[in-house]
Amino acid sequence: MIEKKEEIPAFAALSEFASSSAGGQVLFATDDFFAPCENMILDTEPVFIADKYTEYGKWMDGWETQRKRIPGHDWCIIKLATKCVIRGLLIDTAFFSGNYAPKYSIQAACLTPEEEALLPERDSEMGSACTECDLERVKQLRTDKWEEIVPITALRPGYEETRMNFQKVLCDEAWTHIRVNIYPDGGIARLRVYGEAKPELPASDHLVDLISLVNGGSCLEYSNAHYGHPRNVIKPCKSQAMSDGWETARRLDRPEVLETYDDGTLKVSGEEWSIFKLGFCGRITNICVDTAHFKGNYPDTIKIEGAFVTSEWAQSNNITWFNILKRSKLSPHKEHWFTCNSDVVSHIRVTIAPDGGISRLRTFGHVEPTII
Ligand SMILES: NC(=O)NC(NC(N)=O)C(=O)[O-]
Repeated sequence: MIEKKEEIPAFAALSEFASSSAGGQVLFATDDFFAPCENMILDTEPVFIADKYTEYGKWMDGWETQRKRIPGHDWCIIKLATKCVIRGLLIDTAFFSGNYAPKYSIQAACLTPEEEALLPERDSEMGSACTECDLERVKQLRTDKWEEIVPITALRPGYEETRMNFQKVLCDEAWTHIRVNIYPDGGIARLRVYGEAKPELPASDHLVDLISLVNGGSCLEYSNAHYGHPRNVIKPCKSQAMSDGWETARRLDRPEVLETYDDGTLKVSGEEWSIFKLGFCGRITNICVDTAHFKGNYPDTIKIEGAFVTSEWAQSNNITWFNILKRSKLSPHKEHWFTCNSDVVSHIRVTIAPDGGISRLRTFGHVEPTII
Protein backbone atom coordinates (compact mmCIF):
# COMPACT_ATOMS: atom_id res chain seq x y z
CA MET A 1 0.00 0.00 0.00
CA ILE A 2 1.33 3.48 -0.87
CA GLU A 3 1.34 5.70 2.21
CA LYS A 4 -0.41 9.06 1.69
CA LYS A 5 1.92 11.97 2.49
CA GLU A 6 0.31 14.64 4.65
CA GLU A 7 -0.33 17.90 2.83
CA ILE A 8 1.25 21.12 4.04
CA PRO A 9 -1.61 23.61 4.65
CA ALA A 10 -1.75 26.86 2.66
CA PHE A 11 -1.24 29.00 5.80
CA ALA A 12 2.33 27.63 6.13
CA ALA A 13 3.30 29.80 3.12
CA LEU A 14 2.42 32.97 5.06
CA SER A 15 4.95 35.02 7.06
CA GLU A 16 6.22 33.35 10.24
CA PHE A 17 6.50 35.29 13.53
CA ALA A 18 7.69 33.02 16.36
CA SER A 19 11.13 31.86 15.18
CA SER A 20 14.16 33.64 16.57
CA SER A 21 15.42 34.92 13.19
CA ALA A 22 12.03 36.55 12.60
CA GLY A 23 12.40 38.25 16.01
CA GLY A 24 10.34 35.91 18.22
CA GLN A 25 11.42 35.71 21.88
CA VAL A 26 10.73 33.49 24.90
CA LEU A 27 9.74 35.71 27.84
CA PHE A 28 8.76 33.10 30.41
CA ALA A 29 8.60 29.32 30.88
CA THR A 30 7.47 27.38 33.92
CA ASP A 31 10.19 24.72 33.49
CA ASP A 32 13.33 24.23 31.35
CA PHE A 33 14.58 21.10 33.06
CA PHE A 34 15.67 18.84 30.18
CA ALA A 35 15.91 21.43 27.38
CA PRO A 36 15.33 25.24 27.33
CA CYS A 37 12.23 26.76 25.78
CA GLU A 38 14.40 28.87 23.41
CA ASN A 39 15.12 25.68 21.41
CA MET A 40 11.47 25.65 20.36
CA ILE A 41 11.92 28.85 18.29
CA LEU A 42 15.31 27.98 16.74
CA ASP A 43 15.42 28.31 12.94
CA THR A 44 17.30 25.09 12.36
CA GLU A 45 15.64 21.75 11.62
CA PRO A 46 15.53 19.66 14.83
CA VAL A 47 18.10 16.87 15.13
CA PHE A 48 18.53 13.80 17.32
CA ILE A 49 21.97 12.81 18.58
CA ALA A 50 21.62 9.31 20.01
CA ASP A 51 24.55 9.33 22.44
CA LYS A 52 24.31 12.95 23.62
CA TYR A 53 23.38 13.33 27.31
CA THR A 54 23.63 16.27 29.74
CA GLU A 55 23.83 16.22 33.54
CA TYR A 56 19.99 16.45 33.53
CA GLY A 57 19.25 13.57 31.15
CA LYS A 58 18.97 12.98 27.40
CA TRP A 59 19.89 16.07 25.32
CA MET A 60 16.87 17.03 23.23
CA ASP A 61 16.58 19.60 20.45
CA GLY A 62 13.38 21.32 21.62
CA TRP A 63 11.68 22.51 24.81
CA GLU A 64 11.32 19.71 27.36
CA THR A 65 10.03 20.00 30.93
CA GLN A 66 10.44 17.46 33.73
CA ARG A 67 7.78 14.83 34.52
CA LYS A 68 5.24 16.61 36.75
CA ARG A 69 4.56 15.00 40.14
CA ILE A 70 2.29 17.82 41.35
CA PRO A 71 -1.00 19.23 39.98
CA GLY A 72 -0.87 21.80 37.17
CA HIS A 73 0.70 22.01 33.75
CA ASP A 74 3.67 23.66 32.05
CA TRP A 75 3.43 26.73 29.86
CA CYS A 76 5.47 29.51 28.34
CA ILE A 77 4.98 33.03 26.93
CA ILE A 78 6.37 33.89 23.50
CA LYS A 79 6.64 37.45 22.21
CA LEU A 80 5.90 37.44 18.48
CA ALA A 81 8.14 39.34 16.03
CA THR A 82 5.38 41.90 15.46
CA LYS A 83 1.67 42.37 16.10
CA CYS A 84 -0.08 39.94 13.78
CA VAL A 85 -3.23 38.03 12.91
CA ILE A 86 -2.48 34.33 13.44
CA ARG A 87 -3.78 32.07 10.64
CA GLY A 88 -2.11 28.82 11.67
CA LEU A 89 0.51 27.04 13.74
CA LEU A 90 2.95 24.20 13.47
CA ILE A 91 3.82 22.22 16.58
CA ASP A 92 6.63 19.93 15.52
CA THR A 93 7.27 17.12 18.03
CA ALA A 94 10.27 15.71 16.07
CA PHE A 95 12.17 13.03 18.02
CA PHE A 96 9.99 13.38 21.14
CA SER A 97 8.57 9.86 21.19
CA GLY A 98 8.13 8.70 24.80
CA ASN A 99 8.37 12.24 26.10
CA TYR A 100 6.26 14.48 23.79
CA ALA A 101 3.65 16.80 25.27
CA PRO A 102 0.41 14.82 24.79
CA LYS A 103 -1.90 17.88 24.64
CA TYR A 104 -1.56 21.62 24.16
CA SER A 105 -3.61 24.79 23.91
CA ILE A 106 -2.76 28.32 22.76
CA GLN A 107 -3.87 31.63 24.25
CA ALA A 108 -3.06 35.01 22.72
CA ALA A 109 -2.92 38.57 24.04
CA CYS A 110 -1.92 42.11 23.15
CA LEU A 111 0.49 43.15 25.90
CA THR A 112 1.88 46.64 26.44
CA PRO A 113 5.61 47.16 27.20
CA GLU A 114 4.56 48.04 30.80
CA GLU A 115 2.78 44.69 31.16
CA GLU A 116 5.75 42.87 29.66
CA ALA A 117 7.98 44.54 32.25
CA LEU A 118 5.97 42.79 35.01
CA LEU A 119 7.44 39.45 33.95
CA PRO A 120 10.41 38.09 35.91
CA GLU A 121 13.78 38.12 34.20
CA ARG A 122 14.11 35.06 31.97
CA ASP A 123 16.39 32.31 33.24
CA SER A 124 16.96 29.88 30.38
CA GLU A 125 19.28 27.55 32.29
CA MET A 126 18.69 23.83 31.82
CA GLY A 127 17.65 22.15 35.04
CA SER A 128 15.66 25.20 36.15
CA ALA A 129 11.99 25.67 36.98
CA CYS A 130 10.21 28.90 37.83
CA THR A 131 9.73 29.82 41.48
CA GLU A 132 6.46 30.62 43.33
CA CYS A 133 7.61 34.24 43.36
CA ASP A 134 8.04 34.20 39.53
CA LEU A 135 4.54 32.78 39.18
CA GLU A 136 3.12 35.52 41.41
CA ARG A 137 4.69 38.15 39.13
CA VAL A 138 3.29 36.51 36.01
CA LYS A 139 -0.18 36.38 37.60
CA GLN A 140 -0.17 40.19 37.51
CA LEU A 141 -0.76 39.86 33.76
CA ARG A 142 -4.54 39.99 33.84
CA THR A 143 -6.03 36.67 32.76
CA ASP A 144 -8.87 38.42 30.94
CA LYS A 145 -6.25 39.61 28.45
CA TRP A 146 -5.57 36.08 27.25
CA GLU A 147 -7.96 34.70 24.67
CA GLU A 148 -7.99 31.00 23.82
CA ILE A 149 -7.28 30.68 20.09
CA VAL A 150 -6.64 26.91 20.10
CA PRO A 151 -8.55 24.81 22.69
CA ILE A 152 -6.92 21.80 24.38
CA THR A 153 -5.89 19.59 21.46
CA ALA A 154 -4.04 16.26 21.27
CA LEU A 155 -0.55 16.17 19.78
CA ARG A 156 1.02 13.29 17.90
CA PRO A 157 4.48 11.88 18.74
CA GLY A 158 7.66 12.92 16.96
CA TYR A 159 7.98 10.07 14.44
CA GLU A 160 8.61 11.07 10.84
CA GLU A 161 5.00 10.50 9.74
CA THR A 162 3.31 12.11 12.79
CA ARG A 163 5.63 14.90 13.98
CA MET A 164 4.11 17.80 11.99
CA ASN A 165 1.07 18.94 14.00
CA PHE A 166 -0.46 21.74 11.89
CA GLN A 167 -3.33 23.75 13.36
CA LYS A 168 -5.50 26.27 11.52
CA VAL A 169 -6.58 29.31 13.57
CA LEU A 170 -9.91 31.05 12.91
CA CYS A 171 -9.66 34.46 14.53
CA ASP A 172 -9.21 37.86 12.84
CA GLU A 173 -7.82 39.73 15.86
CA ALA A 174 -4.17 40.78 15.96
CA TRP A 175 -1.88 39.72 18.83
CA THR A 176 1.60 40.51 20.17
CA HIS A 177 2.14 37.49 22.48
CA ILE A 178 1.05 33.86 22.79
CA ARG A 179 0.93 31.51 25.73
CA VAL A 180 1.69 27.87 24.87
CA ASN A 181 0.19 25.45 27.42
CA ILE A 182 1.26 21.80 27.47
CA TYR A 183 -0.73 19.22 29.46
CA PRO A 184 0.68 18.17 31.77
CA ASP A 185 4.36 18.33 30.70
CA GLY A 186 6.74 16.98 28.03
CA GLY A 187 8.53 18.17 24.92
CA ILE A 188 7.96 20.11 21.69
CA ALA A 189 10.76 20.38 19.13
CA ARG A 190 9.72 23.50 17.20
CA LEU A 191 6.88 26.04 17.17
CA ARG A 192 5.97 28.14 14.13
CA VAL A 193 3.28 30.84 14.03
CA TYR A 194 2.02 31.86 10.57
CA GLY A 195 -0.07 34.90 9.71
CA GLU A 196 -0.24 38.50 8.59
CA ALA A 197 1.65 41.36 10.23
CA LYS A 198 -0.46 44.25 11.58
CA PRO A 199 2.18 46.75 12.72
CA GLU A 200 1.33 50.24 14.02
CA LEU A 201 1.68 52.98 11.39
CA PRO A 202 5.08 54.69 11.83
CA ALA A 203 5.28 58.50 12.01
CA SER A 204 5.83 59.98 8.54
CA ASP A 205 9.11 61.66 9.59
CA HIS A 206 10.61 58.29 10.66
CA LEU A 207 12.90 56.39 8.30
CA VAL A 208 11.62 52.78 8.32
CA ASP A 209 12.54 49.60 6.48
CA LEU A 210 9.40 49.43 4.32
CA ILE A 211 10.03 45.85 3.14
CA SER A 212 10.79 44.37 6.58
CA LEU A 213 8.80 41.33 7.72
CA VAL A 214 8.01 43.12 10.99
CA ASN A 215 6.57 46.09 9.09
CA GLY A 216 4.32 43.78 7.07
CA GLY A 217 6.49 43.12 3.98
CA SER A 218 6.05 39.76 2.24
CA CYS A 219 7.42 37.85 -0.74
CA LEU A 220 4.81 37.29 -3.49
CA GLU A 221 6.63 35.61 -6.38
CA TYR A 222 10.09 34.42 -7.40
CA SER A 223 11.83 32.67 -10.26
CA ASN A 224 13.97 30.24 -8.25
CA ALA A 225 14.40 29.38 -4.54
CA HIS A 226 16.36 26.15 -4.85
CA TYR A 227 18.53 26.52 -1.71
CA GLY A 228 16.80 29.32 0.22
CA HIS A 229 13.48 31.18 -0.01
CA PRO A 230 13.53 34.93 -0.80
CA ARG A 231 11.20 35.59 2.18
CA ASN A 232 14.31 35.14 4.37
CA VAL A 233 15.89 38.38 3.13
CA ILE A 234 13.29 40.59 4.87
CA LYS A 235 13.82 39.14 8.37
CA PRO A 236 14.81 41.85 10.86
CA CYS A 237 18.06 40.42 12.26
CA LYS A 238 21.40 39.81 10.51
CA SER A 239 21.48 36.29 9.01
CA GLN A 240 23.47 33.64 10.87
CA ALA A 241 24.08 31.20 8.01
CA MET A 242 23.84 30.79 4.23
CA SER A 243 20.65 28.73 4.68
CA ASP A 244 18.91 31.83 6.11
CA GLY A 245 19.04 33.81 2.84
CA TRP A 246 17.69 33.69 -0.73
CA GLU A 247 19.84 31.34 -2.81
CA THR A 248 19.02 30.12 -6.30
CA ALA A 249 20.40 27.07 -8.10
CA ARG A 250 23.27 27.64 -10.54
CA ARG A 251 21.81 28.63 -13.93
CA LEU A 252 22.73 26.07 -16.54
CA ASP A 253 22.98 28.73 -19.30
CA ARG A 254 25.40 30.72 -17.13
CA PRO A 255 28.78 30.04 -18.83
CA GLU A 256 27.69 31.76 -22.05
CA VAL A 257 28.93 35.37 -22.09
CA LEU A 258 26.45 37.38 -24.14
CA GLU A 259 27.49 41.03 -24.04
CA THR A 260 29.70 43.66 -22.45
CA TYR A 261 28.23 46.24 -20.07
CA ASP A 262 28.94 50.00 -20.48
CA ASP A 263 31.55 49.80 -17.71
CA GLY A 264 33.46 47.10 -19.62
CA THR A 265 32.44 44.17 -17.42
CA LEU A 266 31.16 41.04 -19.05
CA LYS A 267 27.48 40.13 -18.79
CA VAL A 268 26.91 36.46 -18.12
CA SER A 269 23.58 35.28 -19.45
CA GLY A 270 20.55 34.75 -17.27
CA GLU A 271 18.96 36.34 -14.24
CA GLU A 272 16.70 35.43 -11.33
CA TRP A 273 14.09 37.61 -9.65
CA SER A 274 11.79 37.93 -6.66
CA ILE A 275 8.87 40.28 -5.99
CA PHE A 276 7.87 41.74 -2.61
CA LYS A 277 4.90 43.66 -1.32
CA LEU A 278 6.01 46.43 1.04
CA GLY A 279 4.44 46.64 4.49
CA PHE A 280 3.74 50.35 3.92
CA CYS A 281 3.74 52.36 0.69
CA GLY A 282 6.50 54.93 0.65
CA ARG A 283 9.47 56.58 -1.04
CA ILE A 284 12.70 54.59 -0.77
CA THR A 285 15.84 56.60 -0.02
CA ASN A 286 18.39 54.01 1.20
CA ILE A 287 18.93 50.39 0.23
CA CYS A 288 21.15 47.79 1.87
CA VAL A 289 21.95 44.53 0.08
CA ASP A 290 23.78 42.10 2.37
CA THR A 291 25.65 39.16 0.84
CA ALA A 292 26.76 37.85 4.28
CA HIS A 293 27.85 34.15 4.06
CA PHE A 294 27.65 34.18 0.23
CA LYS A 295 31.29 34.05 -0.79
CA GLY A 296 31.71 31.78 -3.83
CA ASN A 297 28.07 32.22 -4.77
CA TYR A 298 27.15 35.92 -4.43
CA PRO A 299 25.36 37.38 -7.50
CA ASP A 300 27.44 39.35 -9.98
CA THR A 301 24.92 42.22 -9.99
CA ILE A 302 21.62 43.37 -8.50
CA LYS A 303 18.92 45.67 -9.88
CA ILE A 304 15.86 46.93 -7.97
CA GLU A 305 12.65 48.23 -9.52
CA GLY A 306 9.46 49.53 -7.97
CA ALA A 307 5.78 49.72 -8.84
CA PHE A 308 2.73 51.32 -7.36
CA VAL A 309 -0.17 48.87 -7.42
CA THR A 310 -3.47 49.74 -5.77
CA SER A 311 -5.49 46.68 -6.79
CA GLU A 312 -5.18 43.20 -5.27
CA TRP A 313 -2.01 41.47 -6.54
CA ALA A 314 -2.80 39.01 -9.32
CA GLN A 315 0.32 38.35 -11.39
CA SER A 316 3.47 40.26 -12.15
CA ASN A 317 3.27 40.20 -15.97
CA ASN A 318 1.15 43.29 -16.54
CA ILE A 319 2.90 45.54 -14.00
CA THR A 320 4.85 48.64 -15.08
CA TRP A 321 8.15 48.59 -13.20
CA PHE A 322 10.37 51.66 -12.85
CA ASN A 323 14.00 51.73 -11.87
CA ILE A 324 15.00 52.38 -8.22
CA LEU A 325 18.53 50.98 -8.16
CA LYS A 326 20.33 50.56 -11.47
CA ARG A 327 22.26 47.34 -12.08
CA SER A 328 25.03 47.42 -9.48
CA LYS A 329 28.00 45.16 -8.87
CA LEU A 330 28.04 43.05 -5.69
CA SER A 331 30.91 41.52 -3.76
CA PRO A 332 31.17 38.59 -1.33
CA HIS A 333 30.06 38.56 2.33
CA LYS A 334 29.44 42.29 2.62
CA GLU A 335 26.76 44.94 3.26
CA HIS A 336 26.30 47.17 0.19
CA TRP A 337 24.63 50.54 0.89
CA PHE A 338 23.02 52.60 -1.90
CA THR A 339 21.12 55.88 -1.88
CA CYS A 340 18.17 56.49 -4.19
CA ASN A 341 15.18 58.73 -4.57
CA SER A 342 12.15 56.70 -5.59
CA ASP A 343 8.58 57.68 -6.29
CA VAL A 344 5.94 56.17 -3.99
CA VAL A 345 6.07 52.39 -4.31
CA SER A 346 3.96 49.54 -2.97
CA HIS A 347 5.94 46.63 -4.51
CA ILE A 348 9.53 45.99 -5.54
CA ARG A 349 11.18 43.55 -7.92
CA VAL A 350 14.71 42.38 -7.15
CA THR A 351 16.74 41.03 -10.08
CA ILE A 352 20.03 39.27 -9.46
CA ALA A 353 22.29 38.22 -12.33
CA PRO A 354 23.11 35.64 -13.30
CA ASP A 355 22.18 33.71 -10.07
CA GLY A 356 23.48 33.21 -6.51
CA GLY A 357 22.46 34.31 -3.04
CA ILE A 358 21.83 37.37 -0.86
CA SER A 359 21.17 37.20 2.87
CA ARG A 360 19.23 40.39 3.59
CA LEU A 361 17.62 43.33 1.79
CA ARG A 362 16.63 46.59 3.49
CA THR A 363 14.65 49.33 1.74
CA PHE A 364 14.52 52.36 4.02
CA GLY A 365 12.11 55.17 3.30
CA HIS A 366 9.33 57.34 4.60
CA VAL A 367 5.78 56.05 4.78
CA GLU A 368 3.38 57.89 2.49
CA PRO A 369 0.58 58.34 5.05
CA THR A 370 -2.17 59.16 2.57
CA ILE A 371 -1.77 55.86 0.68
CA ILE A 372 -1.71 52.90 3.06
N1 LIG B 1 14.93 9.17 27.67
C1 LIG B 1 14.33 10.34 27.89
O1 LIG B 1 14.23 11.13 27.01
N2 LIG B 1 13.86 10.57 29.18
C2 LIG B 1 13.40 11.78 29.73
N3 LIG B 1 13.78 12.93 28.98
C3 LIG B 1 15.10 13.29 28.87
N4 LIG B 1 15.37 14.35 28.07
O2 LIG B 1 15.99 12.72 29.46
C4 LIG B 1 11.89 11.70 29.99
O3 LIG B 1 11.35 10.65 29.96
O4 LIG B 1 11.29 12.72 30.20
